[in-house]
Amino acid sequence: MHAVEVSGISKSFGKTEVLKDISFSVSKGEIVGLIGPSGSGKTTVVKTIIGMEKADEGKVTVQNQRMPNRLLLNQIGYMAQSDALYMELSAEQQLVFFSKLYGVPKNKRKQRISECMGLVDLEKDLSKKVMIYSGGMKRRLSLALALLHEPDILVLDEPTVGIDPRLRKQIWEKLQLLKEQGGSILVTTHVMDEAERCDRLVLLLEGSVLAVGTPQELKNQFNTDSIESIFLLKKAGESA
Ligand SMILES: Nc1ncnc2c1ncn2[C@@H]1O[C@H](COP(=O)(O)OP(=O)(O)OP(=O)(O)O)[C@@H](O)[C@H]1O
Repeated sequence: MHAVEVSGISKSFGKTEVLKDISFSVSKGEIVGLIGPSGSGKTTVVKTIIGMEKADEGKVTVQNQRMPNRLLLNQIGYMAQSDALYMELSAEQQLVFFSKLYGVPKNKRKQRISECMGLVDLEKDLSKKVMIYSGGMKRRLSLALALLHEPDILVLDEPTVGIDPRLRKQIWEKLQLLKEQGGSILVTTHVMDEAERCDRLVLLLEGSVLAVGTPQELKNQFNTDSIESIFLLKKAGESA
């Protein structure tokens, strides 16, 4: 059983088809990277998985159950590309609010909040209003929120944008650990050294899956030494 299975999803906005017959899966204990140029459809795929967008064709299942399904949302930690945060609340108020929403037991809340904020290096900023957080701090808080209820499945849309290299490394170590503990992680990224840390990659180009494989398999397949150059080769090939 796959943790997440995307089967033949297509989606149009008006007359523009932005996803064309996309299929891939994420297994238990696996980090899958969804990689592609800006506008290739990564966010739309992610939103379709969690049920924020509806596919015109195809289906998404999470732990063998068809999405959208509100009950399954408790098992998914979702981090959107644009931070969905309450500016007027302090980080702590926000974390408490979400821990209630996600059903984190009362006696575990404090510990979970402190663990998640520790991971993103924001423990000292707990009582500050989100309004005065920097862009990077908001990203980090969004990640802490996604991890709060210890979900089996993480769906992270560009989680490390605006995060400095030291913390990015720390976050990737945590993702690695979660995966080793049996978590399933789907992450979108533009950052190519992050792509290399994924177990498998789904390369997306103009709404279609260009290829799926481990970073090494893809480099072999396209006879190149970097994932980035696959897209460059493809673009050059198309215009030639
Ligand atoms: N609500 C919408 N209405 C109309 N078009 C949309 C909508 N959402 C996305 N699109 C279009 O769908 C295409 C894919 O967008 P999407 O945000 O999924 O790409 P992306 O790969 O995540 O890009 P980026 O890396 O820049 O975030 C783009 O052409 C975008 O303009």
